[in-house]
Amino acid sequence: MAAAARGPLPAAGPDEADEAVRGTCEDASVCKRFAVSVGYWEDPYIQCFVRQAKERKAPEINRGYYARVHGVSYLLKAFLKKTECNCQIVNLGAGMDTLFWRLKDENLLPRKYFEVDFPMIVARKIHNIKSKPPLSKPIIESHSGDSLLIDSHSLDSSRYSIVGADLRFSSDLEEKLKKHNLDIHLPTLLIAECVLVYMTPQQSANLLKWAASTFPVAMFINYEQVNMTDRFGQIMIENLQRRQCNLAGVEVCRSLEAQRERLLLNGWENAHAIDMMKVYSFLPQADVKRIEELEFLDEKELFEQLMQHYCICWASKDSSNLGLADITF
Ligand SMILES: C[S@@+](CC[C@H](N)C(=O)[O-])C[C@H]1O[C@@H](n2cnc3c(N)ncnc32)[C@H](O)[C@@H]1O
Repeated sequence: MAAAARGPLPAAGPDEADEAVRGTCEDASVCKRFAVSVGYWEDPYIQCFVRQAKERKAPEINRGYYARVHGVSYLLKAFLKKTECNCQIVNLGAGMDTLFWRLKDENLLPRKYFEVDFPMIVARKIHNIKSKPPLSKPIIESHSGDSLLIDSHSLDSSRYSIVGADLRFSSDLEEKLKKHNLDIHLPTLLIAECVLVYMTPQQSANLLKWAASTFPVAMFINYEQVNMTDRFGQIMIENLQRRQCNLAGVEVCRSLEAQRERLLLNGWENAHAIDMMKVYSFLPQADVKRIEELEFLDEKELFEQLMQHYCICWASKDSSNLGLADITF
C-alpha cells in the first residue's frame, strides 16, 4: 500500500463516481490474474478476461488475494456441502469473477449460478464469453432444455445467468433475476466481494434486507474493508478518492462488530466477521508454506496491516435446518 500523495482531493459527479466504481472490476481481475501467474492458485479462466498485468503486484497484495479467494471459497464449499449443490448462488457485483467455470471443473455446480453487475460490465463479460471457447464451451455443455439466450447485455442458460442491474435498486434486481428463473425457495448463497462498500449504508442495508426477507434458506458472504477509521484506513480511502472512487459505505467498515451488527440488523442470523489476518491463520499449513516460498516478503508489518483492514463476514437464515449456522472456519 503506497503512502498517500499530497494535495486536495478532487470531487466526483455521480456518473464519474459510478465509472470509478466500475473501474474497480479491472483492479480485482488484474490482481487475481497476476497472483495466478505467479502460482498462488490455479485459474485457467482469468487469462480470458485480463491480459497479464504490465506491472508486478507486491507480494503482500498477492498473498492477500490468495487468502481472499481461499476464504470465500472455503465458506462457499461448506454451503455447497450442506445443500449437496441443490441450491443457487447469486454473485453480486461479480465483475470478471471466474467462479462458475471453476465450480464446473470441480463438479460442484449449484442448480443455478447467477451473476449481477452494472450493465456495462456485464456487456464486457459477455463479449469475452462469446469470443472465447474456453469460456463459452462449459456454458453450452452445462445447458439443457430450450435454446440458450445470449445477447450483448444478458446471458441466460439453464445453469448460468448474467444479469445487468444496479444493486442499489433491489426491486429492479428481483424482477430481473426472476426473469432468469431465480427460485426463492431453493437454498441460496449470496456473495458480495468488495461491493457493498461502494453503496451508502442505507443502500447496502436495503440489499441485505431484501435478501434476508426473500430467501427463507440462505447464507450471505461479504468480503470488504474493515478498521477504516485508523491512519492506515484513512490512507486507503484517500488513495481511492484520488481516483474519484468514493467508498460511500465506509462507515460500516469501521470495525468487525459494525460489520456483524449490520448483518443482524438487516434480518440475518448467526453472523460472524473476522479479519483477513485471522483467515490467514486458518489456512492449511502446507498451503501457507507453499505460497510463502513463492515470493520473498520484505514488508511483513505492511502485510499484517493490510490483512487487518479487510474482513470476511457471513451470516445465514435456515428455516429448513440444513445446519447453515454451523458453517465456520
Ligand atoms: C472491486 S470489484 C469486485 C469484483 C468481483 N466481486 C471480484 O471480487 O473479483 C466491484 C464490482 O462491483 C460492481 N458494483 C459495484 N457497485 C455496484 C452496483 N451498485 N450495482 C452493480 N454492480 C456494482 C462493480 O461494477 C465491480 O464489478
